[in-house]
This record gives sequence, C-alpha cells and structure tokens, in this order.
Amino acid sequence: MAMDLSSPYSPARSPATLAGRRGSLHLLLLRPRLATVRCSVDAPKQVQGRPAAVAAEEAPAARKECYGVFCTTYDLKADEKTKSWKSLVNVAVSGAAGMISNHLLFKLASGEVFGPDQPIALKLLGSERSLQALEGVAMELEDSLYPLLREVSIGIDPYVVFEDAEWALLIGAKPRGPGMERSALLDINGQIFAEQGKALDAVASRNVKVIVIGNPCNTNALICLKNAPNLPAKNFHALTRLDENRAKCQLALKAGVFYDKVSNVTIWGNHSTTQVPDFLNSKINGRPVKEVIKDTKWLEEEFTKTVQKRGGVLIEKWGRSSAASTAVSIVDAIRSLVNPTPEGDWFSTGVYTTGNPYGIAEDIVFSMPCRSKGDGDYELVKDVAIDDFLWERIKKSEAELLAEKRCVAHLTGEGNAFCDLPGDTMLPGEV
Ligand SMILES: NC(=O)C1=CN([C@@H]2O[C@H](COP(=O)(O)OP(=O)(O)OC[C@H]3O[C@@H](n4cnc5c(N)ncnc54)[C@H](OP(=O)(O)O)[C@@H]3O)[C@@H](O)[C@H]2O)C=CC1
Ligand SMILES: O=C([O-])CC(=O)C(=O)O
Repeated sequence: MAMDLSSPYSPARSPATLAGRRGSLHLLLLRPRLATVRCSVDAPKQVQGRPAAVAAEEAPAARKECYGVFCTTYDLKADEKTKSWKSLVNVAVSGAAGMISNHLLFKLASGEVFGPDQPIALKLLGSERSLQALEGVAMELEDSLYPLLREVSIGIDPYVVFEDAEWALLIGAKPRGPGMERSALLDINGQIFAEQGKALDAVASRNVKVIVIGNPCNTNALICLKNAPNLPAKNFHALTRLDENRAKCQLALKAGVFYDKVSNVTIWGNHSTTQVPDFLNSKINGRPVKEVIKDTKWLEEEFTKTVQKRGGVLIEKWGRSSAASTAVSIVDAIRSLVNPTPEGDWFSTGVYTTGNPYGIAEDIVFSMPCRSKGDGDYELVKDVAIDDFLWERIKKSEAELLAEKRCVAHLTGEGNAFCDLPGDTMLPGEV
C-alpha cells in the first residue's frame, strides 16, 4: 500500500475506504505500515487478547518487522506468574516521540498508572518526521525490560494505531511559534484532532477514554469529540490536571503545609491564562482555604495569576515547556479515573459541558470538578459554591472557549469559522 508523503499525517479516509479496511484482509494489508515490537517473557502461543486465528495470520508479517529478542508472541495465561493478571489494555499515545511522551511512556510501562497486575500494549503514533525517533523510543522501552509491557507498536496512520485503543492520550500538536496567530494554531492543530477524532470513531474501542493534551487542549478535545459522533462525548477530556497540581503547590507553599494537606482544588475553564483556580472551595487540612490563608489579596491576585502563568514562567527559565510535570499530571488524570476518588474530594478535568449543573454554556469542553468510582467514568460534583468573584472569572474563560469554538466551526461541522478571539488569549506557556 502506498504511503501518502504530502503530509506528516495520513489523510482522513472516506468511510468507503475504511469499510474496505475492515475486511478480513485488512490486518495483512496494513501491517507494512506498522512496525511492531512484541515484548515477551515466555515462549508464546497466542497474542493476548486476540483470536488465535488472527494471531496466526499476523505472525509472519509481525516477525519480519519486530526487534531482536522480542520478536515473539505469547500467552499470558500459560505463564504461572502472569495468570492472575488482567487482560491487556491498549493505550494509544500520539506525539509519542515528543518531550512529554518521553516521560509518560515509561510511567505507563512500569505499572504505576494502571496497576501492577495490568499488562499493557502501547500503540505509538508519530509522523514521517518522527518515525525514526519513534523506533528509538521503542528500543528504549525494550531495554527497560518492563514485565507488564507486552506490546509496542509504532505507526503514522491513526486508523491503524488507534485500532482497539481503550485509552488515547493525544499529545502531538504543533507548538505555537513566534508571531503565530492563535487562530492559525487553532486551525493547524484542529485539523490534527479532527482527523484523529475520525480515526478513533472508526477503529477505537467503543468505550475509549480520550485525554487531549496537545494545545489548545480544550478546543482540540471539542473538535475531536465532534468528529467522533459514535463515541460517547463524555469520554473526552482536556488535560487541566497540571493546572490543578500547580494550584495545590502554591496553596501548600503559602500555608506552610505539605501538598497532601491540600484538597478539593478545582480548575474551572480553559487551559489558558483565563483558567480559574478555585480557592473558594479548596481545603487545607479539611478546612476552607480562606480560613487558613487570610490574605485575600494574595488569593485573588497573586495565587490566581501565578497558576495561570506558571507554564510561561517555566518556559522562560527552562527554555522549553513543562514536560515531566505534564507527564505526571497525565498519570494523575488517568489514576483519578481508574481509582475511586477519596471520600469528599474531587479532581479537575476538562469535559463536555452539555447537561452541566452550573449554568456553564453547553457544547464546549470546560474544566470542572469531577469524581469517579474508579471504573474509568466520572460524574460532575454538584455541591460546589460559586460566588460573584468566581462566577465573573468563569464567564471570562467560558467566553474565550466560545470564541475558540467559533474559530473552528469548519472543523466541528458547524458551518463557517469566524475568529474574534479576545486579545489577551494565551496558552499557559505563553508570556
Ligand atoms: N494540557 C497541558 O497541560 C499541557 C499541554 N502541553 C502541550 O502538549 C503538546 C506536546 O508538548 P511536548 O511533548 O512538550 O512537545 P514536543 O514538541 O516535544 O512534541 C510534540 C509532538 O507533536 C507532534 N507534532 C504534531 N504536529 C506537529 C507540527 N505541525 N509541528 C511539529 N510537531 C508536531 C510531533 O510529533 P510527530 O512528528 O510525531 O507528529 C512532536 O513530537 C504541545 O501542544 C503543548 O503545548 C504542554 C504542557 C502542558
Ligand atoms: O503552553 C504550553 O505549551 C505549555 C502548557 O500548556 C503549560 O505549561 O501549561
């Protein structure tokens, strides 16, 4: 099959072409586009989680493209020490050769995210530009000898890489360069997320959980979910957990306590400098923050601004944007969905607003307080107080997201785009 070289990403496919790919031959046809690294400890019989017939059909092609000692298939249930493990979880990561992924992938493979009995298959999406680097990433994963890491596949076609994905961590996006208009960034990155939404819609698990990290992540998540009409909109998240972690750090610092004493921190709104770190509902040692930190001026001005601009200040110092702490916050975000939320607490994540209880505009992706039973799903927390100060700021972030949405109407299927972004709209990493 010929590769499209006109774009680092493969073009979106028509449903007709896609239907063809779903025929019995599609695995064999697509295999050349996917280098597979299989990690196995024991002599294999069957690829975990797939029918034996399919595994047998794939085997020759996979063998041709895999790496050294890991060129093998396996059967987890045949191995005494892995018999009690859960079945393999498929995790797709885009921008997998980038800085954030370079931290994240090793955490995923180690078991610290999904647990010590959860074997994992990593499906890494790159582009023509990064394919060689991706091979390097796969080699490092091999050399790390993680017992739970059972499969690593790399590819440049989201319709292949996202196949059966149960989690999709969408990191890859063009960084905003000097002099680039935010509307241009919305358009360029929006196209990536429109295509990836279509691909997820076509080939991912029907209950895939999608976390969009690539900026502007709220609107990218909206574009992605609008292009995936057959997947639950509720399953799409925009990462604001890094902002929550930054807010917790600042509150702990000011109160002179350790981070673990800070709870119930919400980030409302957009992952941008209009985001609203909520000190009204936050707690320190179980007490309202305002009872512990009496300096209201600090809370209203310095705290809010510090959190909003933390990413930009870090770029000034480091010369690149937060990568390690972002990876940690992705881990936190996943763990918050696969573990029950501690009693009385909540976490922040950017989710689809339709049906929200706070009166926030519907049909955007907005960060709000959520709780989970640990089943990958979540519910919005209903009993949070919103005063005038908080509401005024929430409305500003909402207005920004509505403007971003108008800017990408051509990518969400809602007509012609009209871009009237507020002048001060920035990513946290911009100063
Ligand atoms: N939500 C959040 O809290 C945070 C979000 N971010 C965002 O995460 C994203 C990734 O950050 P990071 O990993 O540090 O970035 P890197 O630059 O290290 O990697 C980004 C990857 O994006 C891919 N990419 C896609 N399209 C383009 C393009 N047109 N030009 C260049 N690269 C492209 C590249 O991979 P390939 O060639 O394989 O496609 C690249 O490896 C950024 O959008 C950043 O703003 C960062 C920090 C926090
Ligand atoms: O703007 C960026 O790329 C970095 C970013 O999102 C952050 O640090 O929160």
